[in-house]
This record gives sequence, structure tokens and C-alpha cells, in this order.
Amino acid sequence: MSEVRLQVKNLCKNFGITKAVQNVSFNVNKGEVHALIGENGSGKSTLTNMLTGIYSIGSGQFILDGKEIHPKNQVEANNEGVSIIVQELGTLSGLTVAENIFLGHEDQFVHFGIKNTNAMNKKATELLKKYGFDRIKAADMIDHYNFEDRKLVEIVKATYFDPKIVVIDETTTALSQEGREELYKHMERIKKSGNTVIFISHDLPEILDKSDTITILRDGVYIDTVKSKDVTEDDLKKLMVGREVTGDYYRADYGEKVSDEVVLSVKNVTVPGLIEDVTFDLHKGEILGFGGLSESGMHEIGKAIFGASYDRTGSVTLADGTQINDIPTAIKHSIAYTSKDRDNESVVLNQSIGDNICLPSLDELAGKSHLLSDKKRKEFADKYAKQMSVKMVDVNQFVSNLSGGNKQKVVLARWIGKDSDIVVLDSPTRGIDIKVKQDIYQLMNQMRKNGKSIIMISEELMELIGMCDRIVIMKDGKISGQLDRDKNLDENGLISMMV
Ligand SMILES: Nc1ncnc2c1ncn2[C@@H]1O[C@H](COP(=O)(O)OP(=O)(O)OP(=O)(O)O)[C@@H](O)[C@H]1O
Repeated sequence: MSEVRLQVKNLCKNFGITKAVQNVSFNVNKGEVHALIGENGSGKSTLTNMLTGIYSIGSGQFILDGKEIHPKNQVEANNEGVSIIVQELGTLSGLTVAENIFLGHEDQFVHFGIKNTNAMNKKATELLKKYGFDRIKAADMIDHYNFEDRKLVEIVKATYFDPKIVVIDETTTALSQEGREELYKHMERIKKSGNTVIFISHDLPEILDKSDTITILRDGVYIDTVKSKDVTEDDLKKLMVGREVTGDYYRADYGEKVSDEVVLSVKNVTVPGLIEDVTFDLHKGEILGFGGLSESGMHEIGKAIFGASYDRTGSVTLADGTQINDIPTAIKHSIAYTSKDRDNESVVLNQSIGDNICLPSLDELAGKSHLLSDKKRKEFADKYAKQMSVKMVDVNQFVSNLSGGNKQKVVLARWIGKDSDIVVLDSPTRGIDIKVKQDIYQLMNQMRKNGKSIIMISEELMELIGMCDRIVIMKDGKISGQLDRDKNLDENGLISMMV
């Protein structure tokens, strides 16, 4: 019989009229990976944010090893033996790697009121080495590192002190294959040591593979707790959504010829230290995928096309000869871009859903009169928020108050509203639940059929295989290979070209 580590008892949390968590009770055991699943906005992060001191507890109790806890912040939660790797960036810019790892726990390096930075850096270096992340340097500013490396620093920060419970909130889709393997290794280590992982993910095969127990939430309400070995993916979908999920997931067609018409030509593009001499064409109606490992540079491709890279050389040219060297020119010429770093580069957190959706379309909305009507803006925002099933109070709600997946839906709603001809999507389904993911894939398929061209950069090999006409593999900043759409492609085929 497993020993109970955490009792969640009658937990509730409201935000205004939103009942984010409603009277939820379940137990989490020692030495297990306990998954928490549910559609976007079902209350997973709200629950774990209360456990880890990010949100105050509405009502109800967390009982950890027999003792009630109510941490007021993350440092207090750490002191109770609970930590979290959050969904978005959980490290602070302007601090070093070491300062981030020991944030709130610097006391151990302070003697007679003076902080011993050398000792802190030394300890951080030892930890980074132990975790196999030696290439990340303790004394460097965290800002020098990309999204994924910052996530690796968070893994160290959240686990180095052997907490009783580590919450991993939708982290795997932020990581490349190798980062993921590292995370899985640490999850296994935590479990073997008798501690517990609470694991949030929308990737059901991953959930079934990596967790022992699964708790399902729907609209803030507890649905069930099941053993992974007793259920299938379809069982989980049904429990999450409340009904059978049917229909095509990815594209179903094979063998369709892509148009010869080139809409965008990327020639000899180099961004120092990130990508080198990248050349490719994008065709009309094509979905072109980019895959690779963390240092492959694939995420820079999107920025380079959108005119958002620093120090870029080489050319990005549209069919009519227009050179894209800056963001305004890109938007003006019907190029859309969503970044992987959603909170910092894609949404304006402190603006409403409506403002975010209308942002690139203001000229079109103002029309010839150059006057913006509130009614028109609201109608436009309503239409596209609804199309993407954004779970919200209304379009006046701030984006910062949305669940992670719903923020991502706002980003996509914005560009669907803009109706751009070339759409560059970096990690478009990151953090998105299965039902909306299916909708996005169908939408991309429709866009392709309507003659739009899409570049999809993704860590999700299955979605690259399932959706793309062609997949370009990046390695060490260069193109290392290319694969055409084929029924027989599998993840191993892609991985072998990445490593
Ligand atoms: N700070 C906040 N202010 C207002 N509403 C919030 C806040 N945080 C969360 N919510 C709302 O609470 C509900 C649950 O959100 P939560 O982030 O817990 O969902 P989730 O299951 O983690 O979703 P996802 O899979 O998209 O991350 C959503 O309707 C969300 O908009």
C-alpha cells in the first residue's frame, strides 16, 4: 500500500466570477509521478499555484505528510519541501544563472552580512555539472541563454534541494528531445528517492508513459483519479472532454503535389552564433516544417524571416522582390509570426484579449476613414476569440489572467484574424489541449488549401510528420537534411538526422 504524501481537500479558488477550482479533493502518494490533466483552463495551474505559494488558497486544505501547509510565496513553499517549474519563463532577467538558482535562498552564502558570490557561483557550477548542463555557466547573466536553457536552469533551481514534491507544469513542450530526456531522467530520480512529481502535460502518450497515477480535472471540477496502466489515450480524452473525441487529428492526405510557385526565398541567411548560411524556398500552399535539437538554431529561422533577428545577413525576399529586413515591412507584406517565448514576445500581457487580437489588424479595421470604432474592434475580437475557443469572461479580460493554453489561442486568433499569406508558427500548439490542437491542425490544413503558406517550427516531431509537406532538419545552426511528406516517416527517422 502506497503512503500518502499530499492530501488535497475541498480546494476552491475563484477569480471574480470564474470558478477556477471547485471543491477538489484527491491524494498524491510518495514515490510516484502523479499527472494532472484537463483541457485548457480546467484549473491545473491554479491548483498547483496554490500548492506552491504563487496564488493564495481560496478555501480548502493541502495536507503534506500529515501537516497542513499554506505557503504565502514560493520561498515558503520551498521551505515546506514543495517546488515548481512553471509553464512560462520562471527565471528572472537581470540576474546571473547562479542568482536565479538560489533566488530566495541566498542566506547560505551570506556571512557577516556579505554575500560570497564566489561560493554561490562555485555551488551553482557544481550543480550544473551534476545535472549535465555544464555548458551553462553559473556566473553568466541568465539573459544570455535561450528559452530552453533557461528552462534547464529552472530544473536545477526546483530540484537541487530534494523537495518532497516537485510540480512540473507543462514544461516538456518547451524543451527539445534532449532537454526532455534530461527532465525525464530527473523525474525518475525524484520518484526513486521516494519523493513525488506532480506532472502537468497535454501530451497523452507522454502522460501514459511517464506517470503512475493520473488525476483529471474538467472546468475546475475533480473528475477521477486513475492508474496509468489501467487506461488508454481514448479513455483519458473522454474523461477530459466529457465525450468521445473523433475525426482526423493531423492531415490525412499523402502524395499531393505542392505548387512550384515560390512565395518566399531565404538566401544565405546568417545570424552570428545562431544560424549559418541558411537557404530555402517556401511555396504557395505549402506547410514547411523545421525540426532540430536545442542548439540547432531552428527557432531563429522564424525571427529571421519576420525581420526580428539582430545582425542578420543574407536575404529574405518575397515573390514580388520585396526584401524583408524589419518587422513593419513583414507585417505590411502579409507575414505573420508567433514566437515560442509567448509571454515575452507574442502577447501583450497587460492588455485585453481584444487589444491583442486586433493589434496587427488596426489599419484594416480603421479602413479608409482612419477611424477605429469600438464596435468593429469588439466584433472582430469576438469573432476570432470564438473561432479559437478562448476560455474567457469576455474579450475585455486581460491576457495575463488567462490560462497558458488560452494565451496561446489568443496569439493564433490574432494572426488568423489578420489573414496573412505567409504564417510562421514557432511551437504553435505548445500548451494547447488535444481538442483545440485538433482544431488548429484542421485550420492549418484549410489555410494550406486556401493557398496560404505556413512555416511550422516545432519540437513536436509527430506534428511535423503529421502536418508538413516537407521537413527541414537543422543541426548546429545549419540545414542538415530535408524530408518530404511520407506515410512511412517516423520520429526515429527525424532524430537520426538531428543528432
Ligand atoms: N490570475 C488570474 N486572474 C483571473 N483568472 C484567472 C487567473 N489565473 C487563472 N485564471 C482563470 O482560471 C481558470 C483556470 O485556469 P488555469 O490556468 O488553472 O487552467 P489550466 O488547466 O492550467 O490551463 P492550461 O492547460 O491552459 O494551462 C481559467 O479560466 C483562467 O482564465
